[in-house]
Amino acid sequence: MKTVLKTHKINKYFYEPERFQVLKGIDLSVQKGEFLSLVGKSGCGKSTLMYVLSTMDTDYEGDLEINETRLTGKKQNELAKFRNEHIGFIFQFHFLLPEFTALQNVMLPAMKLGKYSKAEVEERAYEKLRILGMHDQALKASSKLSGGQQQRVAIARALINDPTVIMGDEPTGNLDSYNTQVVFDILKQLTREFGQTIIAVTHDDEFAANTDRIVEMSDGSILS
Ligand SMILES: Nc1ncnc2c1ncn2[C@@H]1O[C@H](COP(=O)(O)OP(=O)(O)OP(=O)(O)O)[C@@H](O)[C@H]1O
Repeated sequence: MKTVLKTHKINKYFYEPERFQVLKGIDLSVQKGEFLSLVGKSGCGKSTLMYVLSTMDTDYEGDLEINETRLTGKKQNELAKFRNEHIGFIFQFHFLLPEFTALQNVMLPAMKLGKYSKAEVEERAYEKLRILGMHDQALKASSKLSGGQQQRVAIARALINDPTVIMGDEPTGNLDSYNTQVVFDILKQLTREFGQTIIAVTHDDEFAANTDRIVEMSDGSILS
C-alpha cells in the first residue's frame, strides 16, 4: 500500500474573537485508492482540516506531505502549482463557468498546467467526460445542464490532471437522493477502477457508511 497523504501533529489556532485551538494534533495517513469520509458535528473542524490538507491554508503547526512531497513551508506559487497538478477539488456548488461548455470547463485546469497541447487536452477532457457518462453533453453550455450533470462535469474537471487525491467538501450536499447515489457510485468506481484516492467531508451518514473508511472528528481531534 502506498501512502499518498500524511500529516504529522497538525495544530491550528484561531485568534478571533479569542484564541482557541481548532485542530489538535491531527495525525492522518491516507493510502492510494482509499475512499475516506470525514465526519463530525458542525464546528468540529472538518472544513478547517480540509483547507490545511488541500494546501489552501498554510497557517498551521505540524507537517503535511502529499505524494512524498513535503508541503509545509513551501511558497504560495509552488503550492498553487502543486494543487493544480495533484489535487482535484469537488465542492457542494460546482463553480463551473456557466457560459463555457462542459468540455471547456473540464479542459481549463489542464490548459493551465501547460503540460499538454490543446488537442491532447481536448482528447483527455473527452476521455474524462466519457468516464462520467457526459461526453454527449460536452458541447453544451454548463448552465444548460441539470444539477446532477453539472456535478459530473465538475468531477471530470477534478480528474483532468490525474490528481494524486480528490478532495470533496460535501460533494453531494446540493443533490437530490437520486443524483447523490449516481455521484457516489461514480466516486466509488474511480477508486476501484483507477485507484483514485478520495477524501470527502460529508454530513450524509449513508454516504459515509459506504466509503472505505470513516474518520470522525470531535472538537478538533480525530476520534477514530
Ligand atoms: N476564520 C475563522 N476565525 C475564527 N473561527 C473560525 C474561523 N473559521 C472557522 N472557525 C471556527 O472554527 C470551528 C471549526 O470550523 P469548521 O468550519 O472547520 O467546522 P466544520 O466541522 O467544517 O463545521 P460544518 O460541519 O458546520 O461545516 C468552528 O467553531 C468555527 O466557528
